[in-house]
Amino acid sequence: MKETLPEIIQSNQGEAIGNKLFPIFLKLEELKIIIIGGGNVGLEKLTALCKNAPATQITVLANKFSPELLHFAKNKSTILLITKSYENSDLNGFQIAISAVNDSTLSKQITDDAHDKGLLVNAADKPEYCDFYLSSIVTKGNLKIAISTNGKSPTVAKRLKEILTDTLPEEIDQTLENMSSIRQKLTGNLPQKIIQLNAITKTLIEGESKATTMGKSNWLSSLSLTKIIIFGSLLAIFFMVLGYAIISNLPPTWIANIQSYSDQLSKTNFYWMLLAGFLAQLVDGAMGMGYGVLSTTFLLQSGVSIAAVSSSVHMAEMFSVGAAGISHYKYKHVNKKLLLRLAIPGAIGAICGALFIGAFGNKYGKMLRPFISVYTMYLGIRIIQKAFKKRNKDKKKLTNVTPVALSGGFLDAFGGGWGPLVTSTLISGGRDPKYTIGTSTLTKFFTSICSTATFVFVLGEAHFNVIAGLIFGGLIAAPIAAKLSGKLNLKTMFICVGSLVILCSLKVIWSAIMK
Ligand SMILES: C[C@@]1(CC(=O)O)c2cc3[nH]c(cc4nc(cc5[nH]c(cc(n2)[C@H]1CCC(=O)O)[C@@](C)(CC(=O)O)[C@@H]5CCC(=O)O)C(CC(=O)O)=C4CCC(=O)O)c(CCC(=O)O)c3CC(=O)O
Ligand SMILES: NC(=O)C1=CN([C@@H]2O[C@H](COP(=O)(O)OP(=O)(O)OC[C@H]3O[C@@H](n4cnc5c(N)ncnc54)[C@H](O)[C@@H]3O)[C@@H](O)[C@H]2O)C=CC1
Repeated sequence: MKETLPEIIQSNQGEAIGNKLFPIFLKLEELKIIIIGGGNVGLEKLTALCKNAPATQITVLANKFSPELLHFAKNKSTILLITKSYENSDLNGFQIAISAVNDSTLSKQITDDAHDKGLLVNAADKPEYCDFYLSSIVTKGNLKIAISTNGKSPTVAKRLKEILTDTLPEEIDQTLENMSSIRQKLTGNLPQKIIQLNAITKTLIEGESKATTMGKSNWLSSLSLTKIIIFGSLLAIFFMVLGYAIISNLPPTWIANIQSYSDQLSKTNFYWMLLAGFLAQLVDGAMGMGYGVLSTTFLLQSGVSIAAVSSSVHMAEMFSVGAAGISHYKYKHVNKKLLLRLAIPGAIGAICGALFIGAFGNKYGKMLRPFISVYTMYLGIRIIQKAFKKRNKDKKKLTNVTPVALSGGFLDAFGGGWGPLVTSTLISGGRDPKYTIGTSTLTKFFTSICSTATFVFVLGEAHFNVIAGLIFGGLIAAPIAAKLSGKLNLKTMFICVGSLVILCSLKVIWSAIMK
């Protein structure tokens, strides 16, 4: 169906309901602007102007400047500070005035004077005097989104800005660049061009792969992350099986292996593994964490070697975490920038942790066991703490995530703990819980692949009986957990799980001491 130009234009016009402000984007660098008031608000407006239009010549006039403003203006040739009391003639030669004084009579005076002289005015203390409002601004390269709440709640505008900044993909700027070059090359009249451009960008609004429409993008960005994850896990499993086949080498060894598996199966009580997988998945599915800690805690009771416990838990976990990670990604709970910043150190940590366990786990297993239990007991305490901790919303966002991810990946190889360590540290460090849980879960999927691959490839640790028990147990629990999720009181759950982990860990420590 072809649209005509008037139809297209009409379909692009929304009706203003509620907010009747008209947003425009000023070429501020070509205008002359004065701010009256050199306190906190004056500085806030000045910072916003400088950040968005750095070359703008800005005059700030006040009878006293705050030290912060003086510091900000230092060495900036575009800012002129004038220390004096305001008078009418100060507005001469300017086109825009912002009043940020702490005196509403003066603010009214400045507004009236400015209007007499034909200036546009913003009065920070009185929305009703303003000709325009400043907005919360989201910037991604060439893209700029200005948010206004019609003066109802600047704080909500600020929060929306944070949400949009996190959710809008960084590639959007590349998309704009590509569209710009496509736009130059299109031929035909305007209505034909509009139809073509609408068709090219259709997938953007359908939420499909942003990259495929843009022609120029590389093959990786044209694959959706979901496909990459599925492809990646299949590849990882294929290589692990292949790796194991190579390690086992000859057919007679294979047969011997299968025999030793069935021996092991009866020796190491398969049902115990099933129970570990069931409980771990039940709790993790309902609470979003605890799989590693719980299954490790349980398996340590069954007497399986530490390296076997860790390698099996991670391989089994790859499936459950992978599935959870994909759904987080689908619901757009993944912050790609954070994902990258967590995944690299997380993966390095995981590989080092797996190597460490592999090197010392079997030799000094008996000695290590109580230490690992001390660690899982600490994780149990952290889980209980989580039940009581409130998120500190005003705290500055934790930005240096490398050490957290590095140690999280390393320690996770010992008995889980990525969730209780990394996710809770990031959330208590002021990051948004929804995006942190989503991103951290997907990262954990990659670190699990790394530690599992290390266990299987480098160390030859593959214990398919344990893995099978964990996976089957998990499969039975998954639908039950999904039903339970959201219905349970989280605080009680955290306390129960934390206590269970602490009790099991204490049991292992106690029997080590008594021996
Ligand atoms: C009408 C408007 C006129 C204008 O200033 O342009 C206006 C007016 C007022 N703001 C007040 C208070 C606060 N303003 C902020 C923050 C911002 N205020 C901004 C814009 C606007 N503020 C315009 C409407 C925009 C819209 O339509 O939504 C932002 C978006 C842009 C910017 O300033 O650059 C920037 C966020 C920047 C970012 O994204 O980070 C915070 C929060 C904080 O600082 O954390 C607080 C304290 C908490 C609170 O009150 O919500 C008060 C009461 C003063 C008092 O009570 O003493 C008034 C006067 C009144 O409402 O009467
Ligand atoms: N729109 C917004 O985003 C917000 C607006 N406000 C409002 O903004 C106003 C200013 O707040 P702050 O910056 O915190 O106050 P402040 O007390 O820190 O700064 C006031 C500034 O005005 C200057 N000033 C006062 N009288 C003057 C005169 N006659 N001539 C020249 N300069 C003069 C002072 O020297 C000082 O630099 C307040 O009325 C406040 O309610 C507050 C928060 C946010």
